[in-house]
Amino acid sequence: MTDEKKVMFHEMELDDRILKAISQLGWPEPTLIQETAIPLLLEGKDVLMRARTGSGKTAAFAVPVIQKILNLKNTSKHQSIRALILSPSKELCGQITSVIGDLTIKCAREVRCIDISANGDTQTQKAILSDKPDIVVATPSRALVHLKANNMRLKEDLSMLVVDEADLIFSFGYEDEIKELLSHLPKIYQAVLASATLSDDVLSLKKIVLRNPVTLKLEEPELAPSSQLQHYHLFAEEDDKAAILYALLKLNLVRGKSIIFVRTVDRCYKLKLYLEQFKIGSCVLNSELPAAVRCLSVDQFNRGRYQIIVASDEKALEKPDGGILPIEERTKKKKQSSKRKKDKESGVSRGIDFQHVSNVINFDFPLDVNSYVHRAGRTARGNNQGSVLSFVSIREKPLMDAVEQHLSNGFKGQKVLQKYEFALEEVEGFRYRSRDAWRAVTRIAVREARLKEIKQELLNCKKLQGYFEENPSDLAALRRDKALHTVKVQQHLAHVPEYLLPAALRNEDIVEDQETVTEKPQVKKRKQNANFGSAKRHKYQARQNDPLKSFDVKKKKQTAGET
Ligand SMILES: Nc1ncnc2c1ncn2[C@@H]1O[C@H](COP(=O)(O)OP(=O)(O)OP(=O)(O)O)[C@@H](O)[C@H]1O
Repeated sequence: MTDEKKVMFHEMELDDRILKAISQLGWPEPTLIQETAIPLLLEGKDVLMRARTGSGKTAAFAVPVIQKILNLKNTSKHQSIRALILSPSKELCGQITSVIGDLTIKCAREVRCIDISANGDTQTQKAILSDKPDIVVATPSRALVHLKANNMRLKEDLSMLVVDEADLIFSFGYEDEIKELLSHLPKIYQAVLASATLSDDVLSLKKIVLRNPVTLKLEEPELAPSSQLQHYHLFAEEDDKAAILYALLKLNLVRGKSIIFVRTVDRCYKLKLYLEQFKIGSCVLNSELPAAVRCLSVDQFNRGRYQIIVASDEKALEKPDGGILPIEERTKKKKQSSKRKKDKESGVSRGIDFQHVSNVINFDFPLDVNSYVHRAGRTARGNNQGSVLSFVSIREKPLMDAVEQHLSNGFKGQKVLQKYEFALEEVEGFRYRSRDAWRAVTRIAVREARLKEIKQELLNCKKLQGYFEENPSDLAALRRDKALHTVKVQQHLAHVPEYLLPAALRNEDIVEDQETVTEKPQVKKRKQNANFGSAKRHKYQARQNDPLKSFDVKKKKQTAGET
């Protein structure tokens, strides 16, 4: 494939309306998986596509689905559901629908797609399904509910079945649903499985869903190459991790949009409340938030309302003292939690297309290699640049070694995780402030923050509006509680006085409100390698004269003046 000429979108015999939509999306050429899979799917083959996370698998199946529907519409006026796309979580279903929306922007009247993954009102969904949209996107359980209720019939006319994130389907506990669902499909249809890994679960699914498939297992590392995605690590224990994060963000050494991963849901709130004290805004994302709130967080982050999202992707894998459970117990707990309904349709690091993420920061190191890969895959998506910075405590070191070994195998033995030099002693003042702020976020403060969020949800819940009208005193009580603050924000902490800065940065322009910072990727990349250590201090001095840097500072001042 590498020696052959690249096949471009316009050479794939795609409808003009699809080509226009692709051009509007600004995709100059197909990614490798798109280049390989689209022609095979247009030929009508069943395909199992395994390609790394962020490699554009969604469009690789969505484009042929849309093309096939347009072809069918040319030959028949009969309206029916032609494609069923299954994905394990509501967020992922929403994302797929949004990509299809973008790709059908020029043929929205001809190709209609609906997402029925939300546990909303079944009657409303039934009404929408009775219009027979061309494409239905759903979680397996939601699709089955409607199939069993006869709200959608696929036996006669379905021509394509797609199962996205196939490796998660079984681990989310959908095995039985998938098997039952297949009995509602016609004898002949084209099927596609998309997955970032070829696990045993995917191979089992392949046996029951695909017929004589072509298996596309792209010979590429699981993550983007080092020219696109850099990995850094630094050793630090708990208190220091917090101080370093504060310094990195306040000194603009990490810029652009960042996802900060922590181990547990409580730690999401702990970190959010900690950063809040320095006026560093963030939103949280975890599997215990209601789906609507999770979607809102991702949406607000993608639209730039927040520069930082604090996410937890591991569930209940912590010992009560904050330590990490041994591997066997983790596996047991994971199995138990994957069976729990509330976890079933949520996933944070898996598959979510956070857009234009410059940095992934592992505040807590992920508990296994897969988790590292999926977290890292949230940046450097498509053709974008990105970096991963992992904070590693002594007890997390074996986990990091396992990741290093695994990744370096994929990159011909090259060392992948580079050391990020950071001399904490040069920002001692940050450390003092940080220690107080970190301790101020007590367990009670975290619990209250979570409670506050639930109350907020209750207040926003449409279904409860009627109840509140009849019980105004309950509403008043909730409103009173809403004002409850969890950690007192001290205004002076938002500001970084000159004396706190390391000598090398005294003349730097420190931005006080992280929510407004945006930066050119080149500048960010250069800064990521920045080092506070005296041996490399001259690099900082050199940067003072850098035209790109001064342009950026000016631009920032202008923006601040405009707002
Ligand atoms: N041909 C292309 N050129 C540039 N960007 C693209 C192209 N195709 C897709 N993208 C972008 O790449 C990003 C990742 O795409 P997508 O979410 O489909 O990846 P994926 O392989 O499904 O990842 P995951 O396995 O994590 O779900 C998206 O932001 C998308 O807009």
